Amino acid sequence: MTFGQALVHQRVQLPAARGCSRPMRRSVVMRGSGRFFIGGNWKCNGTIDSVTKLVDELNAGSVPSTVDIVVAPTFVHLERVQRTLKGPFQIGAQDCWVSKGGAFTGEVSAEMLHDMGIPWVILGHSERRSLCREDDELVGMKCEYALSQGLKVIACVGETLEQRDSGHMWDVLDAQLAAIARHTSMDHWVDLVIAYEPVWAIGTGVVATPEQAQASERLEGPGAACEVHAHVRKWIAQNVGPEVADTLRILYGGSVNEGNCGTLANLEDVDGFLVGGASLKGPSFIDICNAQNKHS
Ligand SMILES: O=C(CO)COP(=O)(O)O
Repeated sequence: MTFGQALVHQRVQLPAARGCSRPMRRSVVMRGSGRFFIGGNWKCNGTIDSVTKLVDELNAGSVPSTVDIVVAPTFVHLERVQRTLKGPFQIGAQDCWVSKGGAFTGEVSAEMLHDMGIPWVILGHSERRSLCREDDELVGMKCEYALSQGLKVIACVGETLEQRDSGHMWDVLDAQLAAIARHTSMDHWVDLVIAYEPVWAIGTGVVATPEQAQASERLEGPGAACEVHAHVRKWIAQNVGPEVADTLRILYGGSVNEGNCGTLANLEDVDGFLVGGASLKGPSFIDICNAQNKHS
């Protein structure tokens, strides 16, 4: 039994998959979400000193007003960052519980984040999928519950190298997307972005140039991003709807840095990044926020 099935089995109170009874934040799919999006996932990093320094560096940086920028500190640093980080930076959490809070030791609920004024949450990161055994179904349920509580969601998908090399990549990605689509109410798609993060590119420095990608049998880095991002958009168009696919922002994550972000930002269907390691260095992250102005 998967974790998601186990929850259902235990009758954990979950929202209706579609047509959730809670009030929707917005009911119209806006086509205005064409703004580039940069997420900084700080993962399990930071001390009071390092977070203070990072926030100071971000506050001192110059970023375009045309880009949505969200940084996701740990839960314990959320309040401090919220208090000290200035606009246009927005804040996100790195996870939240799948249903209403209660007797779930160690968890943080979507209601709590919303109550605190935290607008975004990252869900389904590959590290949570692999290390915390979060399966597709659970991630899909988490997405809809968080959306139903007024949060905006960065939903992560991505294949491992083994899945890619064994020819299962498309099945894996489609199953991850299908679980998100199965649970997400039509009206909630406007508040969801998808982050494609190939597991083999996370923290590895493996980001090939498009030329390398072309020369390589296995598409890597930007080549993979182009190919997969186009696939994700097509899948969403066919299985959710063309309007949603048109406006959906698809981010690339995996070893994005100040050296490769210009090239990546120019790729078709890449609407932004989810950055790990480089988001912990203020000047690097500021540079990445300006990726669209770089000439590759
Ligand atoms: O996992 C990531 C962002 O969520 C990517 O991490 P890196 O940028 O360190 O490869």
